[in-house]
Amino acid sequence: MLELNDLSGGYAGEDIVRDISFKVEEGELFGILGPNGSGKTTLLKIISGLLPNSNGELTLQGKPLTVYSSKELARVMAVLPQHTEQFFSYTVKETVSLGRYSHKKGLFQTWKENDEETVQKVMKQTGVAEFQAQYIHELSGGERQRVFLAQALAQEPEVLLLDEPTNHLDLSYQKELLDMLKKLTNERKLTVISIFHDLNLAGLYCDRILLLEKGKIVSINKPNEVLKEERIRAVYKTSIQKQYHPEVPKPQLFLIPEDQEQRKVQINESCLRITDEYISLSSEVYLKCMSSGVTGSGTGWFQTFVNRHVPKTYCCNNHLEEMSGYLRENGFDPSETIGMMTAVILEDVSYRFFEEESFSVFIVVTAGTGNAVDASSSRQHEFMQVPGTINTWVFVNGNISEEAFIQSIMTATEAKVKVLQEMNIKDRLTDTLATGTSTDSILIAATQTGEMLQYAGTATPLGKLIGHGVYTCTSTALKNYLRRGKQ
Ligand SMILES: Nc1ncnc2c1ncn2[C@@H]1O[C@H](COP(=O)(O)OP(=O)(O)OP(=O)(O)O)[C@@H](O)[C@H]1O
Repeated sequence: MLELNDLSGGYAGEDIVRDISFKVEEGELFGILGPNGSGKTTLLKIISGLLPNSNGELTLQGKPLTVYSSKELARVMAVLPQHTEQFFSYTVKETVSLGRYSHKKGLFQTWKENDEETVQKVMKQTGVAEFQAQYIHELSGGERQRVFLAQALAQEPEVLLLDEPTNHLDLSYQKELLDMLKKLTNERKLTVISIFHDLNLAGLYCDRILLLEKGKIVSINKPNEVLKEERIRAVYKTSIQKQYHPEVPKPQLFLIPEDQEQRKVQINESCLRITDEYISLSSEVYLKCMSSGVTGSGTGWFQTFVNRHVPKTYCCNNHLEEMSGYLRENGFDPSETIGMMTAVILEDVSYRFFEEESFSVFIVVTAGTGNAVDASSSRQHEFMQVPGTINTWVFVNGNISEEAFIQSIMTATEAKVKVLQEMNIKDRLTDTLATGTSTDSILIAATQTGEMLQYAGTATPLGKLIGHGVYTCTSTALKNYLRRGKQ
């Protein structure tokens, strides 16, 4: 559709962009990224024919751009520049209608039915139809931006060039605009070439991205390849971290602000509160967590942790909703709380603080084995989700990596299984040694301050402390539970 070969160009004889070669295919959403002044707008101006190239070739649909008359070019290509100067005395509809000009022949132009249809359609698509009779100087920056986009779409182009189209748009219109462009590229095979400042929007929506630095191509590839942590740090000279979007397999980059060091706190017994109804732990700062709680499951940052006692007969169709209601009634915000349930008498909880030279862990375990299961033969069970559970909380006063979070779960689980084996806890159905209960929950929470602890396997200092700590607390909690059962 569009091809650049060794293209250079700039202003007043000075090249700003140099040796640029790439192809954009029909129906692609192609992003141009780069720091301020890297030459994005200059490149877009050359592609649109607004600025001549000093070197190289530029072809559109196989023909050099220079052979197109301006009207011919406007029928194939529409441009939405970065700062569109408003034409003050036009209404929205009149402004959008100007987009139809390239489709008119001769001096006396007639307004046809399909012109009206196209204008109405694009005004609807861009959400400006409702104020079509208003003057554009009466609109907000974002509304005006959408009007000019509608004007570009009214040209019914095959290639749409956009310079930061989401500039001025609020969150929902950013999404709507990009969803719309994506749809047009998929359904109408519109080719979109767009400058982005927001790397995350580019990562979410672009098929491919070109990254410019000082007028030259640094990388041109799929978003995941271009948006590599090291590369973006080097090109933008800033501290970022890359992670995947939680819902779609697209890269997202997070800025790491300076002077936002976590305040140093220690999680220990003084943060714990035990009542007949629940055990809660409150931290003065947010802790980075990985958990299988009823509320707050997965990874996130939390300050409040609740292990709630429920009767053995507890049965509920929607335990998340029920638990959220319970938390709210008791003054906890369910969206900010990791909440678990247990039928165990909470007095039988076991908790202890374990310390090494540069880090420590605080462990809290409630243990019941009413639902004890041998995981290797759990297929034989038809489970009723009744609470008879081992809930394990591991608080690390230290800074732990993602892999250490996962290894902490493994190490804690291994220590728990060891206790069940030693205490000869059996799966009642299979009469084999149990490895857990069917409703066990775990929480690993870390203050993320102090020395970096990269690993938590059983051979590492952190793993050793967690293994020993979970083993000790689970043993005590289970003994308490079994003793109560005998009484
Ligand atoms: N009309 C002009 N005449 C001369 N130099 C210009 C002109 N427009 C831009 N430049 C220079 O070209 C360089 C690249 O500018 P350009 O606008 O292409 O960068 P950009 O990547 O789009 O930047 P931004 O992210 O800030 O919009 C800058 O150093 C700029 O000063």
